[in-house]
Amino acid sequence: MSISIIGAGAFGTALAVALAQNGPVTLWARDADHVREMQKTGRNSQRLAGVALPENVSVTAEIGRALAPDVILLAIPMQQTAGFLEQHRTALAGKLLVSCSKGIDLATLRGPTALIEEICPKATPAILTGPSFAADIARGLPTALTLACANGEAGSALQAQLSTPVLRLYRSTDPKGAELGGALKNVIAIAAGVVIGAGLGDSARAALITRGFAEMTRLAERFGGKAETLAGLSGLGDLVLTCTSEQSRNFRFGATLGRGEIFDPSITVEGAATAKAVSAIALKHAIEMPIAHMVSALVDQKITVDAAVSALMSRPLKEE
Ligand SMILES: NC(=O)C1=CN([C@@H]2O[C@H](COP(=O)(O)OP(=O)(O)OC[C@H]3O[C@@H](n4cnc5c(N)ncnc54)[C@H](O)[C@@H]3O)[C@@H](O)[C@H]2O)C=CC1
Ligand SMILES: O=C(CO)COP(=O)(O)O
Repeated sequence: MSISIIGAGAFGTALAVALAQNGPVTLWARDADHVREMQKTGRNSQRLAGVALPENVSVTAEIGRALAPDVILLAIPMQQTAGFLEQHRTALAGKLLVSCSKGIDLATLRGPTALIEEICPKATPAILTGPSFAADIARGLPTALTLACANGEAGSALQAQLSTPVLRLYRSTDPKGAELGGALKNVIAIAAGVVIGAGLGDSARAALITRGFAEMTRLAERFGGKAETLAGLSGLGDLVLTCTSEQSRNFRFGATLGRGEIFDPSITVEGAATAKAVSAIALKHAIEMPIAHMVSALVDQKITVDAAVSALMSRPLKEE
């Protein structure tokens, strides 16, 4: 069974390279010039430099071809997902739609699987998430991810189809917990970057990761996610990776904020919009999320780093 991947960014391209080991993959990009360049050079030098596309990756700008397979991976930024689903909702009916995006839609405050359920009710939503940098996957380094789908049978089929000898998928029937872990870890990673960029030290970062994990679990459980999902690859695993690696764009964005510098706006930083979404959700549902509120305020330049740190440190003393 062939699969297609929507979005030839770093992650969509890396997944295409990895999954080509299992069979033909169609990789769709909306920009015809970019597609022509990839077809001509056999590479995606704009997004994943230095990686050759295998023979059985077929790059196309024809959306009809991309939407023909039964299994479609969505690898576009979270804030673009609703628009894509709305535009193609008829063709997506009956498909297994695997979102690879990490975030919460700011306009609707929904995650990827809820957006799919709302906009494409005849599709089956799933989520592929966990600690994995595109460059690592494309180089064939060993990686373990969570494949979450509420439909156990569909989840098992996807697990088998999307695993490779170096890409090990663990199955879950908790898409809510899995997608919230992936979305929220980016917000905490921005905060971890701020801590390091501002020179506050590794001890402060460890405290932040731990309290950030408590926030992630608190919010996910409120919306039906399971604590054990948050403690797995899609939550804690990805949180640790993203808060400790310079490869992470969210971490680097935070570090830039911490140093008082400007980050390149063309780089995808999912945690920036998601921090605002999480802050809105937390206020609406009275969930204690102090770190997410601070990240949201920092992203909007409503607070300085010094003020954010003293606000977090001066909260009433409490039990852990
Ligand atoms: N890069 C990574 O290491 C990983 C990324 N992800 C997730 O994958 C998602 C995509 O990230 P990246 O590929 O890294 O971003 P990227 O910035 O490298 O690429 C995004 C791609 O999406 C395309 N795009 C944007 N809007 C679109 C639309 N409306 N229709 C079609 N294509 C559109 C852009 O042209 C670009 O090629 C994000 O949610 C990210 O969190 C997940 C795991 C790892
Ligand atoms: O999600 C990722 C790693 O699992 C990629 O993180 P960044 O989007 O911060 O680069």
